[in-house]
Formats: sequence, structure tokens, C-alpha cells
Amino acid sequence: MPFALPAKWREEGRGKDEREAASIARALRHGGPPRTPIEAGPQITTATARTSPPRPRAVITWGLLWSLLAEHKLRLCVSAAALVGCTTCTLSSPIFSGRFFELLIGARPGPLWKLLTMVGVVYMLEPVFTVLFVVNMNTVWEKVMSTLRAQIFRRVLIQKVEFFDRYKVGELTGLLTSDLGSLKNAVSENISRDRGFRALSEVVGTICILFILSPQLAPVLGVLMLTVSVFVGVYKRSTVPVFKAYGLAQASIADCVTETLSAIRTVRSFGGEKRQMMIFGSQVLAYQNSGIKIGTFKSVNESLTRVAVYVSLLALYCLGGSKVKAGALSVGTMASFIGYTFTLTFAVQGLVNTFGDLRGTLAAVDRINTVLSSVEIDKALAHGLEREMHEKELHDENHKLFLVNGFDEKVQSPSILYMSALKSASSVRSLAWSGDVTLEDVHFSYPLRPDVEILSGLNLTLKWGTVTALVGPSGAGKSTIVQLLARLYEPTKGRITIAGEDVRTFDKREWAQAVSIVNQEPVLFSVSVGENIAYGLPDDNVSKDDVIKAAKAANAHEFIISLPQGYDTLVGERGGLLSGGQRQRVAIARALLKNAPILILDEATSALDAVSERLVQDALNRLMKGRTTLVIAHRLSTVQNAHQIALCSDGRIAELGTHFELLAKKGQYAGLVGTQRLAFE
Ligand SMILES: Nc1ncnc2c1ncn2[C@@H]1O[C@H](COP(=O)(O)OP(=O)(O)OP(=O)(O)O)[C@@H](O)[C@H]1O
Repeated sequence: MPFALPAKWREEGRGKDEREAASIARALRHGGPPRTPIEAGPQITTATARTSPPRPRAVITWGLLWSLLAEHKLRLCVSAAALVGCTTCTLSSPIFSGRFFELLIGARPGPLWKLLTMVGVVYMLEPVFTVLFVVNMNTVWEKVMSTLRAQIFRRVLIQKVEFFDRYKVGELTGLLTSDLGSLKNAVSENISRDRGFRALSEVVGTICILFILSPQLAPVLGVLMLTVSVFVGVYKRSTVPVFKAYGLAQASIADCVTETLSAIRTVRSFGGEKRQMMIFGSQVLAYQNSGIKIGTFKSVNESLTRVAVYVSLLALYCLGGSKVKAGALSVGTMASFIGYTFTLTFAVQGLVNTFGDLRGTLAAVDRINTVLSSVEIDKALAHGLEREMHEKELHDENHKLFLVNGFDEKVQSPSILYMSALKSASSVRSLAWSGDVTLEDVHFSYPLRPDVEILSGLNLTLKWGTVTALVGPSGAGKSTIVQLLARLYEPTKGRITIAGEDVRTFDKREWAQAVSIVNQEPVLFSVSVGENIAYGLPDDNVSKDDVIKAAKAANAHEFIISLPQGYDTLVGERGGLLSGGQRQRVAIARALLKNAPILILDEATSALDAVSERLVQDALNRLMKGRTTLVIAHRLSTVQNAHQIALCSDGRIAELGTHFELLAKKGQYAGLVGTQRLAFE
């Protein structure tokens, strides 16, 4: 197949990635087996990983936060000015108190009303500045957090499938809810009077004023600050693991609840309630112990802060009192000092609380970074998604949330470069409507079990427009072949082609449009029946007529209109309010609407009773017409009507032919039929 490589491939001094990509492109262009490990198409990722081990890259960094904040410069400037304003108002109060006392005892000349007017103005301005500060800071942070949340959700969605094998749903849910919530609270909970920014500005401002008022007395409060800081430092170090354990314990509780409730019918049927309660109980206890530890750390810290403040006040009374008596300090300044000590007390306590919260926040950010920084992005998927996101000239707020430049690492791995270098002029759908799908010398091990080879040199051609039945003993690798065809995983060696073109020249978004899968247990979303069918074309505005047409072809229309709200009836979590056969027919309608040229039926009818099966089979026959179909089935009737039957055993196709050809062979297939492991109807 002739490929015109872009000029950049011919440039001198290309980067290593580009050279690798060119080498891969060359190998694929010639169609033959790749010559070097890098050229071995499916090993691209592995080969690259071998030459340069992936470097973990944090997802949430200070740089990223700064760049997101920088988009709201005006609001930040207003907030900063308002913060200075309200802090100035707050810190001027003790000075006015001192002057007030001096006026009362006659130590200061001038009319009282002048002072009171100034106090009134300050008291009026302070809340105005406070509102300006809180509203602007809050708006900025909410916007930053929305972008972060959206970007992290996207980052989770574009991970390779093995990422979802590795982490439990609860853990990942925790990242987006409680962990990001903790980051949100780091600002949202710290913009009130006695916390975070204001506390910090009051501490700094107070110390400056104390030094201006009396350089001799100021160090006393300096000691107070130092003491508190030491305690804060100790606190910070000692609570990091406690906060981490707390977050993990919280995530495992959520995990246990999700797992139990999603399998509630299984729990019921095995009488597993007590066991689930015990598991939940032990997690609650771990969470409780962790929470008690955190509470202890927090309260000890707060008490120590108070003790430090009392000691400082006492020192101030002794030292300041004697200076006033000796005439070295005015009564007004002493009164101001007492006021500032209290301001400092609250502000330092607030800061300690903020630091405590920050430890939890840093632990949460660390968890997010640890989970998401491992280099497991499915680049062929990310590439397609990015292309589609930029293709559409949508400028609504929702769309923009996912389009932040610089958040994601540039998806420029060799695999992406060769993908664009080799990009076929034809779309994958048009190729799939006319060409065969071929698995060529496919080897595969699951990433989490790299030592166990599931497929070892499997060859199989799914002829265009025909039905291939895949049979074989349990654990032979049938579902694994389905997952490779769906490109949930890529072969570790060998390749899959469509009309002779390596499927990896297409990004996974394109590929997803070419393949429909109907499983034994189709998953429906907890929306209406109609919306579930329309999910066949998730990015399009599907008309109700098209949904009904698909439902009719899938033998689903009759049961849908008998539901209480027809097509608008909610199907419950995972479609739990529908029967197995109804779910199956909704899934078939969804696949019909999608109209993909390649169809995979993974034991689609094996869980159904005879009536449901007939309805579903009838719908499936309609769905299969004219498509390249792979059927995994245990029923002989389904298998024997196929154009060809492939028997998978020991990671290869051991027998291939029609039902009668394979029976005549008297091999493994004949054995399966003989022992009725392929069941007769
Ligand atoms: N995500 C996974 N990670 C690791 N190993 C897996 C994974 N999924 C399946 N396996 C293993 O791969 C092997 C093949 O499994 P597969 O599901 O493809 O078999 P199958 O032929 O479809 O079996 P059955 O007819 O029982 O469904 C099994 O040994 C299984 O334990």
C-alpha cells in the first residue's frame, strides 16, 4: 500500500521518537514482519518503555495551579487589594483602642468625635472589603476547581484498560470526590475571617506593627510566633501518614459499599449480609481509629497554641507593665499591644488549623498524583479524543472545561507519530464495510500478568460480511480475542488488520465507531430506555424516530411502549429494572443504531430463556446481516449456522472450517459437540 510520508520524516536531525516512528512506519508500510523490536508494531509501547523507562509525571503541580489561577488575574488583583484593605481595617482597631484609652484618661489631646468618626469609617469599610475578597477568591477557586475536576475525569477516562484492572472503582471515585474536595476546601474553607489568607496577613501585619510600636516588646511576641511555628512544624511532619491513612480508609469504605450494593442480589442469594457487615465494620473501625488519631493531633496542637499564647500574654503583662510604670511606654501603646496579642492569638490559631487542613490537602493531592502520574495513558485514545474535541467549534462552557492547554502531556509518542504518518485516506468505517478483519500471529499477555501468555501466535480471518463462530474450552482466550478486536488491549506481538491495514493506524475513537459489541450482560446507564438506545451514537442528536426504528428492529418496541413512561421510563442502576432479555434487546437496538460494520456477540443469548432467546436471536439475525460478525456461543444452533467455526485452544486457532467439515475431522470440535459441551437446543 503506497504511503506518502510527510516531509518532516525526511528532515535531518529528527528526534528519537520520530526516528522510531519512521522505523515503525517503514515496517508497517512493507507489510512484512517488523525487523527490530521497535518495528514490531504491537511492541511499540513495550519497546519504548524498555529504552527509556517512563518517568512518573505529577498531574497536579504548582505550575498547573498557577497557570489556571493566572487566567483570572483581574479577580486575583481585586482580591489581593481587598485583602490588604480588610486586614488594614482589622489591624487599625487596636491602635484606635489605645488612642481611645489615652483620650479618656486625658493623655492625648483632641476631640473624641473625630476618633469615633474614624472608627466608624473603619468599621464600615472592613465588611465591604471582606465581601469583595471572599466573593472574588471564591469565584476564582470554584472556576479553577471545575477545570481541574473536568481534566482529572478526562485523564481517568483516557487511561489504558489495565489501569481499571489495577484500581478499584471506589479508589478512583475517591480521587474525584473527597480528594479533590479536600483541595477545594484548602481555599474555600480558608477565606473566612480567622483562617488562611486573612490569618496569614494579620499575623504578618501584626508583627510589623508591633515592631513599629515598640521594638523592645515586639520580640516577646516574636518568641510566641517561633514557639507556635515549631509546634506547627512537628504537627505537619507527624500527621502526613495519618491523613493519608484517613483518606485511604474513607476510600475503602466507599469501595465496600459500592461493591456490596452493586452485587446485592448475589449477597442476598448467598446470605452474605453478615459477612459484608463484618467487612464493612472492620473498615469503619479502621476509619474511626484514623479519625480519632487526626482529632487527637488537631486538639493537642490547638491546646499547645493556647498555652503558648497565655505564656506570651503573661510575659507581655510583666514586661509591658513594668515599662509603663517606668514611663518608657504609653498606656495607649500597652492597650494596643494587648489588643494585638488577641488578634495574634486568633490569627495564629487559624493558621495552625489551615496548616492542619493543608496537610490533608497535600496528602490528597499526593494520592491523585500517585494514581494518575503513572504513564498509562492510552495514547491512541487520547489522540482521537483530542482531535475530536478540537475539531468541533463548540465554545460552550462545558466543552471549554476539557480544553485547557498545557494540562495534559503532549500526546506525541512514536505510536501517535506513526499513526498520523501512516494515516490512511479511507476512513476505518469504509474499510470495514468492504474488507476482512485479520488477526496475524497475535501474541498476548494481560499487562497485570505479563508472564502468562494467553494467545501465542493466533491467526484468524473474519471474512467481510460473514459470521465466524468462536468456540473452545473455558479459559481458552475467546473473550480475550474480543477484547483485542475491541482494542481494549493491544497485542504484545503480531497485528490486527482491517482490509490489510494495521488497525493501529487508526485512533481508538475511530475504531470504536467501526465495532459493536453485545455482551451476555449488557450494561445500561441509569437513564431512560430511549436515552440508552440513543447512546449508540453518543455524540449525535438522535431523533426519536431513529430510536424507535432501532427498537423495532431489535424486537424491543413492544415491551418498551408497555412500560409506564414508554421510551422515557428509567431503567434503574445498570438497567436493573429490566429483565435480562429486555436489557439484551435494548443493547441490540443500541448496536443497530450505531450501525457499525464489525459486530461482536459475546455469548449474547446464553443467559436467556427460550422465549427471550428467540426474540433476541431474531433481532441479532437482523443485526448481523451484511456485517462482519464474530460470535462466541455455547449453543450449537448458533454455531452451526455460522459461515466458519474457529476452535480456540492453547492460545491458537486449532481448527477452522464449517460445522460439517469440523465434524468430519473428528477433532476437538467434534469432541465438544459429542460431549454436549456445545449444547443442543
Ligand atoms: N483482565 C485480566 N487480567 C489477567 N488475566 C485475565 C484477565 N481476563 C482474563 N484473564 C485470563 O485470561 C485467560 C483467558 O480468559 P478468557 O476470558 O479470554 O477465556 P474464555 O475462553 O473467554 O473463557 P470462558 O469461555 O470461560 O468465558 C484466563 O486464564 C483468564 O484467567
